[in-house]
Amino acid sequence: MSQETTGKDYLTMGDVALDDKAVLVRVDFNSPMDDNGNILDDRKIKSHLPTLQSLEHSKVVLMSHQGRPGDEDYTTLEAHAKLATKLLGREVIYEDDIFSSCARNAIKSLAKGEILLLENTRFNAEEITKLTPEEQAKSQMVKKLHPLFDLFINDAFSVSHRSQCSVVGFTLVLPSVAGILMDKEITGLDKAVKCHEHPAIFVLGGAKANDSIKAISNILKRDGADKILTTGVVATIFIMATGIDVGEVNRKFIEDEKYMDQIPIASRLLKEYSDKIVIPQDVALNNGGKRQEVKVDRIKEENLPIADIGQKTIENYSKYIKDAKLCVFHGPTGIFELDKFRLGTDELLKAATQASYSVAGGGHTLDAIDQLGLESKFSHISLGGGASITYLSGEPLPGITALKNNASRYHKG
Ligand SMILES: Nc1ncnc2c1ncn2[C@@H]1O[C@H](COP(=O)(O)OP(=O)(O)OP(=O)(O)O)[C@@H](O)[C@H]1O
Ligand SMILES: O=C(O)[C@H](O)COP(=O)(O)O
Repeated sequence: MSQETTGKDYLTMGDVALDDKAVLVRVDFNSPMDDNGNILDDRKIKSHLPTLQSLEHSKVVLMSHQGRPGDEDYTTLEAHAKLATKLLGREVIYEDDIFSSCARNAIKSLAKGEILLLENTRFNAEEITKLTPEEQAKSQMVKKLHPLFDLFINDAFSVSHRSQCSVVGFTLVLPSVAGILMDKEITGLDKAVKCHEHPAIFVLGGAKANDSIKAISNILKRDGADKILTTGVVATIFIMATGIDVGEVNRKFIEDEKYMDQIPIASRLLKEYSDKIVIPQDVALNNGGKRQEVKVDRIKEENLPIADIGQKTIENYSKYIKDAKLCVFHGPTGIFELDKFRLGTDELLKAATQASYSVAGGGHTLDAIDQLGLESKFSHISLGGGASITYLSGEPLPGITALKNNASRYHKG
């Protein structure tokens, strides 16, 4: 199989020789962890198993990040190596460094069929700088490690929206291809990005409202959606942008989340795309743990926190979704962790599975899908949060662009 026959503008593992090669694989093992350092969800690690299983005749070195500096879950990858060993059924050796002489010696002494996981890439200050691939290629990490390898595989779609050292740097100095998970994500999401069938519906909610509002702007600019159904904190911002007073408690929430600057942006989008952006007609308020439904113009009177979309909105949105040729679902519609406020998320997720092509992404969204047992009913489940919403909005991801540039440089002469 070659690049020409697959019709892809990046290379995959099927395009290159893997056996007996020393292969550096960027995975994304970044997982929710508890205070005792236990991994709470094995989804991220499991997602890379097909790639690792295909490398059983290679010398394999894995790189991943975990958490962000300063966060509670910013920690070593020792537990990840243990869990990967259990899931893979083959030992994944943990190396507590990234590119020291110890780490390099451990890599050099690996035998064919062995797998080694290097330490959290973000322990190296170079990793979190946002530089171009050319600049990242000059980092100590890339300079010290790349001579030890024949090939770089990027299997970490979910961090490929970051131009970080371990994501883009090696593509300048090593032949580089997409791993099996990376290829699956690009293929699954491309069907949504390149969909020319209508109606195309995006259901955008959750708490990372700034990312979602940026995505809404990009999606509408490229004429990628017939309707954007807003839910979650995204909806609160759009409700405020229409001039509706959401009461002190909700306004304070938006202020505390530092989203006040999103209101004029939402307002401009509403003016420009009034026929495309849909806001809830009613919401569920949290009244001492009870679900209290009100029309949006009555939120102020109650002065209680918005915790979900209301029944009328659920009915209305469900109709749009069920008739959709494409439905993209990103972010829960409310605080679904509380039983009384998971109705919107549950009902709209169920509706989404009836669309001709359904895509869901985002960590909490996938938790909700798991709880409903709906995973197999979606056309594509993306492990990416920020990466998938960025990709779906039509923006190129630096990690994928780097693979494409590498393919034209190394493999097309
Ligand atoms: N109206 C709301 N008010 C407060 N929190 C909300 C509301 N609606 C949803 N949430 C919270 O949003 C969180 C999920 O949002 P988030 O944007 O992180 O989604 P996600 O699916 O995990 O996507 P990603 O992986 O990109 O973070 C949940 O914890 C949920 O309780
Ligand atoms: O969990 C994720 O979305 C990815 O691992 C990226 O993590 P980051 O947002 O800390 O870069």
